[in-house]
Amino acid sequence: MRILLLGKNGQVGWELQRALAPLGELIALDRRGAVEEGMRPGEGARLCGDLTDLDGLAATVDGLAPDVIVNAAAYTAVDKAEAEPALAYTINAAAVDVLARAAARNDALLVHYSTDYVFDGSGERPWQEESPTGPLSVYGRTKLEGEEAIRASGCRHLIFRTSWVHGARGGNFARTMLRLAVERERLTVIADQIGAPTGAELIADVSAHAIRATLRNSALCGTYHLAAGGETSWHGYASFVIEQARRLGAVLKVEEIAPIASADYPVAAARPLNSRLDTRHLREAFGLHLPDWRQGVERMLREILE
Ligand SMILES: NC(=O)C1=CN([C@@H]2O[C@H](COP(=O)(O)OP(=O)(O)OC[C@H]3O[C@@H](n4cnc5c(N)ncnc54)[C@H](OP(=O)(O)O)[C@@H]3O)[C@@H](O)[C@H]2O)C=CC1
Ligand SMILES: Cc1cn([C@H]2C[C@H](O)[C@@H](COP(=O)(O)OP(=O)(O)O[C@H]3O[C@@H](C)C(=O)[C@@H](O)[C@H]3O)O2)c(=O)[nH]c1=O
Repeated sequence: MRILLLGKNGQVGWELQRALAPLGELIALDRRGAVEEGMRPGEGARLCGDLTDLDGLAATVDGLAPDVIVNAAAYTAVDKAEAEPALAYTINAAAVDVLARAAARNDALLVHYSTDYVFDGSGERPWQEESPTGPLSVYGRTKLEGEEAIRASGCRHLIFRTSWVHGARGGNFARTMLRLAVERERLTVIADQIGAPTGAELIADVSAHAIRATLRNSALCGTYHLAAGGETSWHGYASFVIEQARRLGAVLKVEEIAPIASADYPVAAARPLNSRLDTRHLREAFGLHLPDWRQGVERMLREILE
């Protein structure tokens, strides 16, 4: 079996390199692409991993004819996307449309990741897969358009909507908090946005498990919510990170982590207040348990700090 992985060096992509390796021949690309292995220098076919090169992307999939395409690449700079909507659209929607059509042509299974930011954040109940969407930001809107392109293409697919991703590799909220805690005595952190921090490691392991199962049974194709168990606010998340980091011996300047409202933290892109994702569909379809979010955060901190 041949697997094409795009975005190999992102938080999730990095963990997918590990988790997908035992499934088959893994061709992992970042935006710089690669020259096909086994060819002499100068003669290799160029593999394109750049999601802004739509023709290159389609030719790469057609040339490789993979059994599975896993797209972990995305435009994830939520505030910056407000100023770069065209680029965010190209990467998060147009390129995904190209991948979905290429997957359909090649009868490949397409695995893709989406976000809690496709929802408007109203209410307090966890969102289900079929709940109405209503993105508040360019990032959320372009990610939703990517999802819709996949569902419209008719390709076999797994779309995992996840939330608040962290990994030992790559930038994320926990790392930002650790950096700020070294520099400042007081942090102010939003306490009225609720969700579940989810480890890239967990996402990759669940993806590998689900790919195996779906290749045996295409009835499992579809959109799933994939988030760690439990819930917290960004403030609760930051407090846990600081407490655990101290326990692991980190020397931090911070003395106070003050809870604030979203309204008191002006940013370019609005974020949903309610980012809770109902994961029942995923757990039942694939027979999985999703551990509490604290477990993954603690593990990441050990990797970073020990
Ligand atoms: N991070 C989060 O909190 C959440 C993420 N998600 C989704 O999960 C998926 C994985 O996210 P995550 O691993 O955290 O993201 P990261 O931001 O860690 O990684 C994104 C990857 O995409 C790559 N990329 C960006 N632009 C291009 C391009 N033009 N061509 C090729 N590659 C490109 C980046 O490459 P480079 O390093 O070279 O820039 C990077 O490797 C995404 O679909 C994201 O939308 C969903 C919910 C939460
Ligand atoms: C740095 C900082 C952020 N915040 C707030 C701002 C924001 O509402 C929240 C998270 O900030 P960030 O900008 O780090 O996170 P953000 O980029 O919004 O994270 C999102 O990324 C995309 C890719 C997703 O798909 C989402 O699931 C989510 O993880 O914390 C504070 O309250 N205080 C602070 O000091």
